[in-house]
Amino acid sequence: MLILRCRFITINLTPLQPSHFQSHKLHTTRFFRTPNLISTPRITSSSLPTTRSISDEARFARSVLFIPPGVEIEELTDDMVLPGSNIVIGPFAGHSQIKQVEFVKSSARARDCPKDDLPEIAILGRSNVGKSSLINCLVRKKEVALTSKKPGKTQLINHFLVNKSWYIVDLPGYGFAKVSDAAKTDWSAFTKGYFLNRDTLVCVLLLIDASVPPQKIDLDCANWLGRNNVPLTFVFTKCDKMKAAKGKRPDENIKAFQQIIRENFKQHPPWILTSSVSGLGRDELLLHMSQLRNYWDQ
Ligand SMILES: Nc1nc2c(ncn2[C@@H]2O[C@H](COP(=O)(O)OP(=O)(O)OP(=O)(O)O)[C@@H](O)[C@H]2O)c(=O)[nH]1
Ligand SMILES: [Mg+2]
Repeated sequence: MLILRCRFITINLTPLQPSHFQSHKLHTTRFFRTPNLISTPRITSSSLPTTRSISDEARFARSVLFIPPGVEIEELTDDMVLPGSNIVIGPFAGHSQIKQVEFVKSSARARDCPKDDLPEIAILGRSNVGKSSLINCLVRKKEVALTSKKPGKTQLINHFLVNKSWYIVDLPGYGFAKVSDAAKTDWSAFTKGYFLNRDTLVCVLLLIDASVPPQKIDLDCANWLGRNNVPLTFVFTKCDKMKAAKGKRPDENIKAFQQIIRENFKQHPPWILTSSVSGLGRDELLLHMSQLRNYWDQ
């Protein structure tokens, strides 16, 4: 038995038991296909193992946790859940800090993307949701994600090589009102082609603006990814905005969004609260990304 020390916890690293994660991986190079849309009854709190140490409320909270490979639900403890998220950190979490990042290329189609088989994590979301800001915050640089002053203008897949071992991929924003219908259609075909054909795609970070109520276009996007078995993590952005300009507060918006997701998804995908202004969730998100990558690398 190995002991793995990560930033938050010490975990016993035992050999994996055969699990649906592993068997799934035999059929496809992807994993964490939690976003499958609902087709069978969801796990409920009552279907989870009970222990005397946790309350009903805690048990319900567990029913919407994202539990990665290598973690047995009976062994869960509160300190294994990343703060501000439903993400359990498992034995695959490891080195997560970004030491080096370089822009590699912009591609117009999936087949033009880098061909070196390194794992990649793509950033997706509505225009103005904070994609570029999040990338800059993750890599702690101001201008890494070449930002455009005209939102919605970028129509390319941008690859950034991190620590010479994996990619962050900046995708064009969707839902920008001033983009013509023709451009929107092109965007769809082009980005959908990327999701469906990119074998090295480990996970999509779908950014959701917490300062506005749930948006249909975000839910449509999440549902499309779910239907196509594209692994996704919801990243709520702008959580520092304690007061929304109009409407509800971020925590109420997030709750409303999660409620809809719970109704649509068989298992609740991972989600995490972030702010590129305060750095909230940054280290936690990087740790989660490390466990996704490390499992993919197995
Ligand atoms: N308060 C707050 N503002 C943010 C945060 N993240 C981004 N913003 C602001 O939101 C605006 C849009 O941010 P971008 O990072 O350019 O958004 P984007 O998703 O890259 O937009 P496009 O490139 O047009 O698709 C900017 O004015 C940012 O300063 C955040 O966490 N908190
Ligand atoms: Mg941008």
